[in-house]
Amino acid sequence: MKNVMNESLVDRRSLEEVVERTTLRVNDLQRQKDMLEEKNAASQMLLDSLRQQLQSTTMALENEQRKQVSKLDDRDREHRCMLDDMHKKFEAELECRQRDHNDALDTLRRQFKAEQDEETSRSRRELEELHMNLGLERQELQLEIQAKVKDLQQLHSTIEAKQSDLDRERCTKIALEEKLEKASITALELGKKVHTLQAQVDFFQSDSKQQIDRFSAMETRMQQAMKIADAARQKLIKEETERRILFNKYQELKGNIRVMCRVRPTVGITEGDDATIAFPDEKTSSSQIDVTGPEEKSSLGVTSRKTTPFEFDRVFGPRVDNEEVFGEISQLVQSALDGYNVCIFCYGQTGSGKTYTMSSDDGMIPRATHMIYDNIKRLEEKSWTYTMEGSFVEVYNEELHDLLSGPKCGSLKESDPKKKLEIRHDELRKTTTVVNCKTARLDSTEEVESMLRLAQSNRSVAATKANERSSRSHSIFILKLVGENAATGERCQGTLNLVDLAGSERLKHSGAEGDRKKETQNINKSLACLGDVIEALGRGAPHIPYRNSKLTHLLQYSLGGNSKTLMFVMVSPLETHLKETLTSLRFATKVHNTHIGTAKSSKKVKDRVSDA
Ligand SMILES: Nc1ncnc2c1ncn2[C@@H]1O[C@H](COP(=O)(O)OP(=O)(O)OP(=O)(O)O)[C@@H](O)[C@H]1O
Repeated sequence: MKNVMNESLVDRRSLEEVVERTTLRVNDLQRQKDMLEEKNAASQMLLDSLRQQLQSTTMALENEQRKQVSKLDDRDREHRCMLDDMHKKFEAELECRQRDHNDALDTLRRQFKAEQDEETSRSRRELEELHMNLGLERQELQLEIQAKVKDLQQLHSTIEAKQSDLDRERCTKIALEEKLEKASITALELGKKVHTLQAQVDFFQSDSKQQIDRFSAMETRMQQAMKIADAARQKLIKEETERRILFNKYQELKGNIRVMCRVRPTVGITEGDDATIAFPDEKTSSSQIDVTGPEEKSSLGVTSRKTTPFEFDRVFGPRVDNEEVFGEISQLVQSALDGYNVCIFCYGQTGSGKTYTMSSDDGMIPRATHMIYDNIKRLEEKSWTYTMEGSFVEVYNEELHDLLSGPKCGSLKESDPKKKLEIRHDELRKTTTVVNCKTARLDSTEEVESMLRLAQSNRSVAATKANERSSRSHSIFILKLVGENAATGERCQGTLNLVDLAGSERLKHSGAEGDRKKETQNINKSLACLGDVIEALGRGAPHIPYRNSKLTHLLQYSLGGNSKTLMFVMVSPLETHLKETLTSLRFATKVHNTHIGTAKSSKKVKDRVSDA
């Protein structure tokens, strides 16, 4: 019990402690509550004062708002008045500006219209000019196209010519191969014959003495026959040498400069009236031509026409053909083969027949080369062998051009300074070389023909570019002939120059201008130089002015001492050409009256000449 009592006592004490602690806590909380109530009262007071402040501020604000609203209304009214004023002002200004603007616009519109009109008329003018230029350009282009078409046609014809050359070459090759085959068959047959003969010889040698005697008699007879044949051959060679000497003496007696006149026929009825030209000795010597000049008025007012006779080595009338003309000059061609320098000129105005005489299909150039080939073949029997080299040049505006390496061969001569042709003379051998000029070895007449065709096409290409250039330039066909005689050791070197001179019309008559005038001046100058050279040679002047023109410089060794010259003066039959005809005939008479010294052949014994 006691224990229970003790335990209850302990419990009571702990409960009292709890009560005490709780009482303390309650007191504490009471204090806190008081404090909080105090704070709450203070806060209530603050809240009340704040509420009062808010009320007064709200009232002040409301007052202020009212004031501001009335102020705003005032301002609004003011602004509206101002806006109305400004609006009126702006409208007035706008109206004013609009008027100004419309005025300015009208002025600008007027200006623009004027400018537009001016611009339109200028554009129209420019358009017309453009149209004109376009037309001109179109014409030029058409001309160019025509020229190109012509070039193309020429190229075609050259190609065709080349093709036919090729065909010919092929035929020649086949023929040669056939010949070779035949030759080898002949060689085989000859071998067989040699065998047979050898067998016969063996038989004769082995036969009786009678046969041996007969054989030796035959051999003696054969030796005699061979001696006779050899003597005949020597006689033939001697005779050929003598013939050459006599022939050239005969030529020298005829004079080393000869002048012949040829009058061409009228070609077609459109050419105009014929001049009065007579050939009084046509049936006998054919060396005179009488030309009746134009009408002249004397001081007494009487009109008359003067007939002037001209005499030359030969005069060919309009009915004479190229064959007959060549008959006269063939002797000179022979002289070139004999080692002389020969120069044949064709002189006369444009259209007088120079090209027809010199380079037409049956003209002097083809005839001369054919004759040379025939004679070379004939001379082979007399132990002569010849080589033939040809070149073809043109003198245009005092400049040399190669007609064998022109535009048709793919190289244009004028533009390349390295290809410029240069004349070089060998003073010692009296020979002329044209540096950079193509020289063709001519082993057949076909080669000559194709060379002439090439030269002609090159010449005509230039003609389309430079205004009928063929009649404004001198063309010179140079044929070098070198012959050697295996039996006598003789060697000869001759040159045949066939010259187609440019048209000789005088400047004052031709009325030429610009480039044409320059061409004519150059032609006249070079023809005058030719006359001067011939005249100086004729009177034996110490200085011959060869260098005054390209033509005479080139032909230096073919004019004068060691050469034979023939000049054809070509005459047109037309009345309109009468003045030029008389000028040409007077020039030719001057040349005809010149006597040039004796020509010498360049024949030498082979050993003394070293080949170039
Ligand atoms: N003997 C002739 N027989 C027939 N027709 C000829 C004769 N000579 C010239 N003709 C013709 O006369 C015209 C002019 O001749 P050609 O062209 O040879 O003159 P050209 O003097 O060489 O002229 P260019 O200086 O212009 O070259 C050509 O149509 C030509 O065929």
